[in-house]
Amino acid sequence: MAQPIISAEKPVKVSLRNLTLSFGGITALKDVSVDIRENEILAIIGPNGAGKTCLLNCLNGFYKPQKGEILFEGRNISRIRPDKAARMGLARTFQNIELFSGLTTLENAMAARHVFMKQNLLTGALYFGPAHNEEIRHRRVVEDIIDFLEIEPVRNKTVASLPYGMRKRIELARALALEPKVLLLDEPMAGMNTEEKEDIARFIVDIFEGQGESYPDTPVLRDGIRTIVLIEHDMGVVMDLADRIVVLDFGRKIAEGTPEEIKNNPLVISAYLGQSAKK
Ligand SMILES: Nc1ncnc2c1ncn2[C@@H]1O[C@H](COP(=O)(O)OP(=O)(O)OP(=O)(O)O)[C@@H](O)[C@H]1O
Repeated sequence: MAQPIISAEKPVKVSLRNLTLSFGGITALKDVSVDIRENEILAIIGPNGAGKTCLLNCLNGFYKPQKGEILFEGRNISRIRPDKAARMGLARTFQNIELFSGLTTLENAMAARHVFMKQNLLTGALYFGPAHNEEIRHRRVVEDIIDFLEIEPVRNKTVASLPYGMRKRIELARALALEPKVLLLDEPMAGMNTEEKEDIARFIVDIFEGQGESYPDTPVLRDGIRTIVLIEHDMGVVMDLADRIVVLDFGRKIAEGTPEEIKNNPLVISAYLGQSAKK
């Protein structure tokens, strides 16, 4: 009897196939293929200008690659709009914080929920019946996220008045409020001190693993987000958190593998040495 083929590989959640992205004469991504899998934290690393942020921008619809395709759960999303990507389950944070600085922590997180709000302007304005119930449900999710990320003390503070590290955390809250299936983090620890970095690293692991019955009514916290993509420059953090690493250099994928494999890869070492030689 034929033996069934058992694959040790984790199922693919998002597949980037042969992406090429150019701006005039600059090729930001050149024929890049990456599979992002379920049950993994995938780190994308590479020297400055390697194309890491461009890859995330293609993934959530900010940039449209000239060549190649992106499949999310098997569906082609290569030309999707960012709001539609968010609704489908792809949420991200930004390298340079992109919050509504005049709004409070709570308002910023609630703003993310508008993607899901079904009520129209009239019922929303009258604020009764379904609109009221919907608001309560959205608020419960957001309050759980605020509690989880320990930002309760600043929930009613205007974002502009808060220190940088706290604003980065609120950006994470806003991404979680979208209850994504895939979380894309663009340098979530940039500019932070060691203690702040450790806090964010712990949150990332907790988000990935899920918090079970601590948050029974908020599935994104209860069950976790089982696919996380992380762009990060701090190699210690990357080696600790990532299950797999993809390395870009000058818009090309030069390596892919476990932290151990990447650490010893001569192409990766020379890409990074090349960068420090230029400094
Ligand atoms: N909107 C744009 N217009 C023109 N060029 C762009 C644009 N966005 C990115 N680029 C260029 O594409 C290349 C890759 O940029 P990208 O921001 O993806 O790099 P990165 O790996 O994220 O770098 P860093 O680590 O410094 O953030 C760079 O040369 C950058 O200048």
